[in-house]
Amino acid sequence: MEVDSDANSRFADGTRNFVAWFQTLPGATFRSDLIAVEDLRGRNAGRGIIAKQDIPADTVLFTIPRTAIICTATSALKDKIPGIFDLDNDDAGKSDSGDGGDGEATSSSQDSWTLLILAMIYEHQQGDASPWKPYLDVLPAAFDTPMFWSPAELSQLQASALVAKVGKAEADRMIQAKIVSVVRAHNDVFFPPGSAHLDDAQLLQLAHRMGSTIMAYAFDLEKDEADDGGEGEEDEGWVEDREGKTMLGMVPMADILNADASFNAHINHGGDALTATALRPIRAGEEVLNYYGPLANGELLRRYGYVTPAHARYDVVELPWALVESELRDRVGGRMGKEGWEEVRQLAEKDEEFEESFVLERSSEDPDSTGELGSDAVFTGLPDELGEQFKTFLKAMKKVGNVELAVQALSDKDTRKDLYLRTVLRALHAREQQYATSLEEDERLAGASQPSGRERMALWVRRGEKQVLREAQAWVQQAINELQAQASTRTREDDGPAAKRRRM
Ligand SMILES: C[S@@+](CC[C@H](N)C(=O)[O-])C[C@H]1O[C@@H](n2cnc3c(N)ncnc32)[C@H](O)[C@@H]1O
Repeated sequence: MEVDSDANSRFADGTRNFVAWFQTLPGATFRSDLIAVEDLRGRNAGRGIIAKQDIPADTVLFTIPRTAIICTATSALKDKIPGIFDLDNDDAGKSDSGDGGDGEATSSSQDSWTLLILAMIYEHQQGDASPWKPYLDVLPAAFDTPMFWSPAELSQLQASALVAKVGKAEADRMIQAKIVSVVRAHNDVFFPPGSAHLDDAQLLQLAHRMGSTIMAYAFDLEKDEADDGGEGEEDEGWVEDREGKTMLGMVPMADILNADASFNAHINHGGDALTATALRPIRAGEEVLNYYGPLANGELLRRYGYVTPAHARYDVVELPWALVESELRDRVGGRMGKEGWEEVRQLAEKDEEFEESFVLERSSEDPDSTGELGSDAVFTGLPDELGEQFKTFLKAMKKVGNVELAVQALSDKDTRKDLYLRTVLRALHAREQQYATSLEEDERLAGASQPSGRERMALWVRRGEKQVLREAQAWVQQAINELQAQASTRTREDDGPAAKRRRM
């Protein structure tokens, strides 16, 4: 009990110190008469910003001077080890790290993502000496992104393609090559006197924490939105000048805003400062919400560690080509044999556009300029690329030859379309079977046991994917029915005059 109240008061102190620190920043503004940073842990949303009174549209809620952003241009790390910040130098990192032992420039060369991880580790290690200390204190130390889930928790995602995207091993490799190597080569910079030394396992953990923080909190720093004509002018070092990419930065206060698919605030990127503005009237007690984009709940979970009902409209499901191919083979590839089929696959794979899997999604209108969503998202068709790949495959089958009559007859467009739709329908059904529970069981689980935390989020992701699969199947079935109806109308029309002729 006491532990809880201690934790609560630490949380409240963290918020107070952060807001007070923010207000002292030169050039910062914060409408404390209109908004407050509040404890939203009761609804699993950490801290967030709530309207204290009714706020009219277009009100500026707070302003963040660019000098307050943590990025490679502002962190003192760039003066301590300038070599690694030279992104145009392909040997960056390797040459500066001084070890250069493996002679492999690309494995240790940096990008804006890895440099920000290094800058965040540096600032963290500075402790009280970091100008961002009160801000760093309110950033999370633990995450709900699947990167940190146990195998048992991950298994709740069942057949979701998200499981393959977690990428823990890949992240470990990147951290070893680009973060640990640099920190170890500059222990004096990263471990100032008085700071605790970290062993490799602790450093790996800290790098993961900073990587996850950046993933969920950092902003792509755009150029001034009003400055449209300035293309080509790479000024002030705010814009990473390679390939027109923007610079990543941690933006205090802007990242205290939570976000949803329906939102009411926007961060404008100005020349000297970023401003948070109300997009529409916000009522007292309402949460001020930003927008992360039209993300499926699976992607929201992967990047940010949460899901919301409003993001379900953007849910997607992946249909592996292997399932379509296997159904096609069952239908028409019977006489081709293993080798013939292998030949077909090799031919088809020569196509540059060949895809291993296809994303099925609904059509959805963008939110309007005030952040509100309009009509429901609807499944309106299979991806064109899937149809193209199916055609490529049929052509390859004809070339290889020795196929059943069904394929020989494929010169007829409707027969081909019918074969396509029926094959995909069966593949969609097979895809649904890959999940350990049915959509109906998931609905029941969501209603009856009302799971919480990671279990709830996994349930939402897999249920959302199954819903898209069901809608896709209904759409394909409808397309088959329409094709059949057209065919029987044509048959009747063909029969009509012929019958008359016979009578004559
Ligand atoms: C940019 S931060 C927002 C501030 C954050 N709530 C905090 O306490 O630091 C993004 C993180 O906030 C949480 N978050 C954002 N929007 C949310 C929402 N609508 N519901 C629940 N959590 C949300 C997620 O954990 C996400 O990774």
